[in-house]
Amino acid sequence: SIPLQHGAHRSGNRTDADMARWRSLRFGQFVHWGLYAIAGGEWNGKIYNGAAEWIRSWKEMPTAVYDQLYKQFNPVNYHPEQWAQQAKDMGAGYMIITTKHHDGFCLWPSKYTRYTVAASPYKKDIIGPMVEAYNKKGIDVYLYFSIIDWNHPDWRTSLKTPADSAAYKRFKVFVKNQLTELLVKYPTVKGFWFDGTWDDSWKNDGAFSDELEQYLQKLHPGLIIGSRLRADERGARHFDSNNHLMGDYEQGWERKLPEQPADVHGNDWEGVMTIPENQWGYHAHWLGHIKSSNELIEMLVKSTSLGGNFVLNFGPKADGTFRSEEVQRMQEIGNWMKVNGSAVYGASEAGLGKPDWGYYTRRGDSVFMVVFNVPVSGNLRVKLPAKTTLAEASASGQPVTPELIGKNEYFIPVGNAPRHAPFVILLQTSRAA
Ligand SMILES: C[C@@H]1N[C@@H](C#Cc2ccccc2)[C@H](O)[C@@H]1O
Repeated sequence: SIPLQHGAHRSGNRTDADMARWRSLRFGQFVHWGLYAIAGGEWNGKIYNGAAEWIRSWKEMPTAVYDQLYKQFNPVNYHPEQWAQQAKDMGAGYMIITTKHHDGFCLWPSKYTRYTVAASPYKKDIIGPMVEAYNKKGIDVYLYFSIIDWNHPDWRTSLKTPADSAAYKRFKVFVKNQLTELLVKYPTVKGFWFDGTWDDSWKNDGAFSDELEQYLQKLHPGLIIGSRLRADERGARHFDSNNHLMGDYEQGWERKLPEQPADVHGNDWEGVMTIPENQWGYHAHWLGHIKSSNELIEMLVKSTSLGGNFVLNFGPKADGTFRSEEVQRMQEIGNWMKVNGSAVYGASEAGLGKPDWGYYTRRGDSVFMVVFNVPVSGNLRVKLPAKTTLAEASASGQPVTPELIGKNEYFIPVGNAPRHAPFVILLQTSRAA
C-alpha cells in the first residue's frame, strides 16, 4: 500500500455512541435555503434550467444582480417551530441545514464576513432558532457548509500564482474561523455536512483538510463528518489512495443510491435525494419527474436494507414557507412511517439478499419484509439461512401463517394486505447458537 500521512486514519466504521445514534436514525431532512430562493430559478422572465441554488452561475443572470439579492431577504413567514414539527411528523430523526451554500451568504450573523443575514432586512439569526426548534422536537441538527464561497475575495478554484496561494491561505483561515464560530454558537449540533470540495485549490491541500477535521473533532468530540471534506496528499477524495474511506461515512451518494451491498463495502453511508430531478434550493418551475411519496419511501427502505441513511431534501420559498408538493410528501411519508417506521429506525441490512417483492431489513432477531411488489400468486417467497428458524409472522400486529415449502423456505400469504401502498410483514426469527 502507498504510505500516506493524510489518508484514512481508521479502518472500519466508528463504534461510538454518537455514530450509533446517527446510524439508528436512518431518515433525515435536508433543507436548502438561501438567497437563491428569492430568484426561485428564474430571472428577467427567463427560466433557469439548472439547479436553483446554482443560478448565480447562469450567464443570463448578472452576478452583480444576484449579489444584491440579500437586500430582499426577509422571510416574514419563517417559523422554525413549524418547520421542526412538520419534520417530526414526517419521521425525520435528523436535519441538515445549509448555513452557507456556494454563494457565500451566511444564514447566521458571522463576524468574519458582512455577507450575512445581519446585513439583510431580516437582520436576525436564522440558524440559532432553527437548531433550538428542531432539538426541542428531539431532532438532531447537522450543519451543511460549502467550502466553495463565490462571495469571498480570497476563494480560488485553483492556485496559479503566488498571489493566488497567499489569498487562498487567508481563505483557509476564514474557513476555520467560521467553522469554529458555528460550533461555539450552536454547540448542540452533531456534525458538519461539507460540500464544494472538488476544486483543485482544496483537493491539492490534503494536509489542511486532514488537520481541519482533527481540529474540529478535538473542539467538538464526537462530531460526525462525512467523506466529502477531505482529500489525501495525492488529491484522492472520499477514498484515499489505498481505497480506504476517509471521514465517518461515505457521503458520495447524491441523487443516487447503491444497488447492492458490494457497492458500499460494509461502510456507513448516507444518500441525499431531491424530490424533483435536480433541485435543492427553491425553484418556481419543477421540470421533469417529481418523485411520489411511494417512490421516496422505497428509496428510504432500500437505503435501510443496504445499511445506510436516507436524507430527503426540501427547498423552502424565500418567505419561509414550503411549497405544497413538499408539504404533501412530508405528510404522506410521515403517515407511512407512523405505522411502519419500526422497519427503518434502528434497522439495517438483513443479509437475506434482495427478494423480488421488495426489501428485507433487520433489527436483532426481527426481520422486516417491506413489500412493494405483490406477486400474482399472492405468496411472498422467503428463504432463511440454515441456522435461522421462523418463530412467528405478523402483519400490522395480526398473525400470518407461513407455509413451509422447502428447507427453511416459506410462502408468506399477503392475504388482504393493501395493494396501494407498501406494507410490512414482521418475521420473528431465532438463530441457533
Ligand atoms: C448537496 C448538493 N450538492 C451541490 C452540488 C453540486 C454539483 C456541482 C457540480 C456538478 C454536480 C453537482 C448542490 O447544489 C447541493 O447543495
